Amino acid sequence: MKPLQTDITQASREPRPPTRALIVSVDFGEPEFQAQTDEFVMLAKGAGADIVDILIAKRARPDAALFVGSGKAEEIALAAAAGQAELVLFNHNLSPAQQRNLERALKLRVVDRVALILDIFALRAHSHEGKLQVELAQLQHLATRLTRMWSHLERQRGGIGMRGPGESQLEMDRRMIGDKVRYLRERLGKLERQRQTQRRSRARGGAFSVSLVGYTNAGKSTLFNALTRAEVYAADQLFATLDTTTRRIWIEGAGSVVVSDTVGFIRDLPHTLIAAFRATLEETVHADLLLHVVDASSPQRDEQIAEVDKVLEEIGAADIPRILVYNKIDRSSHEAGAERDEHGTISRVFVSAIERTGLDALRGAIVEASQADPVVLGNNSDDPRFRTQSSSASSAAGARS
Ligand SMILES: Nc1nc2c(ncn2[C@@H]2O[C@H](COP(=O)(O)OP(=O)(O)OP(=O)(O)O)[C@@H](O)[C@H]2O)c(=O)[nH]1
Ligand SMILES: [Mg+2]
Repeated sequence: MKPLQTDITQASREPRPPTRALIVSVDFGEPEFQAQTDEFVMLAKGAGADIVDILIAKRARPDAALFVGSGKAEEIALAAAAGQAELVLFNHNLSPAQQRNLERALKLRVVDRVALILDIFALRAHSHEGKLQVELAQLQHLATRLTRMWSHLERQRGGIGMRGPGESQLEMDRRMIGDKVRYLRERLGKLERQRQTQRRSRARGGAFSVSLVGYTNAGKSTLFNALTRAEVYAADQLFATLDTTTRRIWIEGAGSVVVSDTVGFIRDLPHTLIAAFRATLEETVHADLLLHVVDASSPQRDEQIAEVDKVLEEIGAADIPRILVYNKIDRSSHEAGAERDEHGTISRVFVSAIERTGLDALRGAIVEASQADPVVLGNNSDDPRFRTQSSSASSAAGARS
């Protein structure tokens, strides 16, 4: 007999009925426009949208009030009505005013790119910590909208003499959001401290730590499973992974190695999300080596590499030794194996996580990195013990002269 579903949180985790959605994507002349629109369609499907139509507009710059022109807005309204859309998804980040004006003009709910990504994260978060992080990011996104909506109203009403119940409602909303944000931060802070303790005890064990990072859908989880024989969820969808999973493996020559699979990155990742996921990304920030997994078969792979580099910089992981792992070579023209840079250090490894080719070369690269970069010293590149042989030799020579 099936139990009755009375638990709301349980029910909200059930697959949602698809929402009929119209997509709007505006071409500002960037070369990546088509790829970015395709990616957005995949995000929309990942959030459970049933896409009724995709409208493309061309503009030099966004309209301040509506993002698109008023003629385009009418076209959107007609297409939405024809397709019986319940929702309009914008492949862009809208200002609170643009969102509000569009909702008024279209008489439909409008969701922008940040809100859509937050929605997918909410759908996919499984761990307690992951759920708290997403909730925090959502509240922060909402809070900026409430504040700005309020200042807009204030201007409109002229302030003095016009203050009424509307104001106190907004103030109450704001206070409640503020309280909740503080509460979530405290809880997350506690979890972060627990994590640090765990990491310290692992570090005492002297294991070399490796973190898999990369653009969403690059194949990080599949590679993690291939390396560790784990069974982490991997799927052809954006943001399949939200929680960091860590496994300890033994690699001959490197000894005990701690490997972490992490959340994927995406172009223009919302800042609120990066901030909220700081604790999860700590594993990455403190790793001894980053394996930057790249979808070698994607025409966008170079832009994706640049986006990941940008996020790594933002979270303070730019100085960690890094190896590019070109994955999915079964679908590209690369050969399995490793490639060295001009210093003789392995810089790129070519693998297929699915066909499990190139994994020995990858393990070899991890061994070399672990020998070049002793764990016990951490990964502080300012530490003189960390300089490469040649640079410490030349600085010693400089001191003598
Ligand atoms: N052809 C091919 N497909 C692969 C390979 N590795 C992974 N995939 C596929 O790529 C898709 C994404 O794989 P995941 O391992 O979930 O990717 P991820 O980087 O963990 O993605 P997120 O967790 O969403 O950021 C899945 O459909 C995998 O089956 C590979 O070597 N070759
Ligand atoms: Mg994954």
